[in-house]
Amino acid sequence: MENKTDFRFPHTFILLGASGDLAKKKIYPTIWYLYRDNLLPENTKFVGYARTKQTISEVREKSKKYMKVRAGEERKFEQFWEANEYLAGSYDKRIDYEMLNQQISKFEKGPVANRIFYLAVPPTVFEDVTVNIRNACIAIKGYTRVIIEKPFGRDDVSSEKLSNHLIGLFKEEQIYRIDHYLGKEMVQNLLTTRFANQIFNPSWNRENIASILISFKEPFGTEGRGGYFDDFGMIRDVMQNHLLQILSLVAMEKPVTLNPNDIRDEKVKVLRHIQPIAMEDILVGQYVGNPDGQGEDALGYLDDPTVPKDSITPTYALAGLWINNARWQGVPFILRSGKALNERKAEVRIQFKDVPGDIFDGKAKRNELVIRVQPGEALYLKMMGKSPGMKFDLVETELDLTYSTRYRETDVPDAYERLILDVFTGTQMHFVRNDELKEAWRIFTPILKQLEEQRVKPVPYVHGSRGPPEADAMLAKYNFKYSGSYKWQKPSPP
Ligand SMILES: NC(=O)C1=CN([C@@H]2O[C@H](COP(=O)(O)OP(=O)(O)OC[C@H]3O[C@@H](n4cnc5c(N)ncnc54)[C@H](OP(=O)(O)O)[C@@H]3O)[C@@H](O)[C@H]2O)C=CC1
Ligand SMILES: O=C1O[C@H](COP(=O)(O)O)[C@@H](O)[C@H](O)[C@H]1O
Repeated sequence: MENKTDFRFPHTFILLGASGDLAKKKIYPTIWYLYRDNLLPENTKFVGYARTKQTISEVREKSKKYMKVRAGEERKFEQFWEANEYLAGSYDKRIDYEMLNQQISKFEKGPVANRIFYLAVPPTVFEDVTVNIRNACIAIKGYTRVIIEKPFGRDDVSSEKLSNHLIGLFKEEQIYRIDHYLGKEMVQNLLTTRFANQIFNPSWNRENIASILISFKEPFGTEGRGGYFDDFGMIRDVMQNHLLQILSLVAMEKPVTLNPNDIRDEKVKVLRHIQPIAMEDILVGQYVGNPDGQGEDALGYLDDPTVPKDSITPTYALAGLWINNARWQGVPFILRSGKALNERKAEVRIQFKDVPGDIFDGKAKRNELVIRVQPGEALYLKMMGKSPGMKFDLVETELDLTYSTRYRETDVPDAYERLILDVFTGTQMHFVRNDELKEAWRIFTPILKQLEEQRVKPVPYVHGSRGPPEADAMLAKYNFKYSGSYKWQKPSPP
């Protein structure tokens, strides 16, 4: 029963893996903020489920430091926890899920009641959990929606196996595959920037754009938690999902309507034009300790005790992707992601071609449209102007839309808040469809296999640096020009 999206009915949000890291750091805080802001159906209950035997008070205690409670919200916070229960049970025994079902049924008064299951569980128990939900916990009086977290497989084969497993249990409209980058303000803004502005649309093509760089940088390494990471690496962790999703929104054609399936149809279409990544189009790196660094900065990836000493897992990757269609043929899309770098940053840089027929003695620099996803959402267009005053000279300047100054009154919501609310309202626009996932693995699986089978050694880069020095040469090869002359006059917002 899928069409019962109505906030008057009772809803139960079931968090499987409620004892875990994601649950305490992200999901409990998120459902609290949604509850606090009265965004959820009034009659919503929350049930945490995991193997750990504990009480809801213990769950509350563990997530406390990640949940903000402002002055005056204390009563509401108590009410939130009163709406929460916790049940301990195994992931693989049907009988335990029957208990869970009984627990949920207690809340379900009236003719309609909906259930949302959030799977914050490791991939190893994923199949058991979904089968047991299907067999013992399906809503009888309303919809059942299932939110799943990456990793959606390790490669094309394992991902397809998982997809087939899910297809056997649920309909596509019941499955919400989270890519939390799709919940970020500036990622959602890509669609409006592109298709609600006549100025950008006509120049968004191979005639005008030289190259596009989509970056993710993190200033910390694995910090003793490299166990999971080592099995996946930077390409699977961020590039194959978050960065490729951004690429598809930057590159897709205009959808017929804003209907989620129309948008996802266009995303799939553009992905289908991308060839699997070739060996000459990838650079992988791994961080080493910084001899001048303090604490964690002094440590390399291989110093993490949870990482095998001979690991060749990339903690940095730069890849060039080519979209073989009429709009983009020949334009490099550069995806770049890394841990233990010099800063936290996620952004898209669209670099326009040099102005033809130069009359300014080579002084005109390229226009660059920068969409800064984080930190400090901003969109700025770097452009040339006349230097103000008596002189007739060129100066690099910008049209600047910085959210913290332009939208002072608006709090930008967290990605998870937006996405979990979308599940309650039943909109799949910002969730990954099965066929998108299939295309993503088609593009990345061959190169992942080659890197692993040939045991390609990642190039070293220093913890806290901008990444491997070789990466800048690669950017230049992809016609991405860094002039180093641009100066931002104002201090950057925090
Ligand atoms: N609204 C706002 O807040 C605005 C802020 N600004 C700020 O102004 C500053 C400069 O603007 P920005 O657009 O970054 O312009 P720049 O052209 O100066 O820098 C762009 C990026 O180039 C990269 N870079 C540095 N050295 C090299 C190199 N040798 N070769 C290739 N790439 C290199 C760096 O990123 P990486 O290490 O990732 O490669 C750098 O961030 C930034 O701090 C920005 O935040 C500017 C406009 C608006
Ligand atoms: O999915 C992931 O994303 C985080 C970064 O998320 P952000 O919202 O803080 O940018 C990354 O640290 C993690 O390794 C990866 O799995």
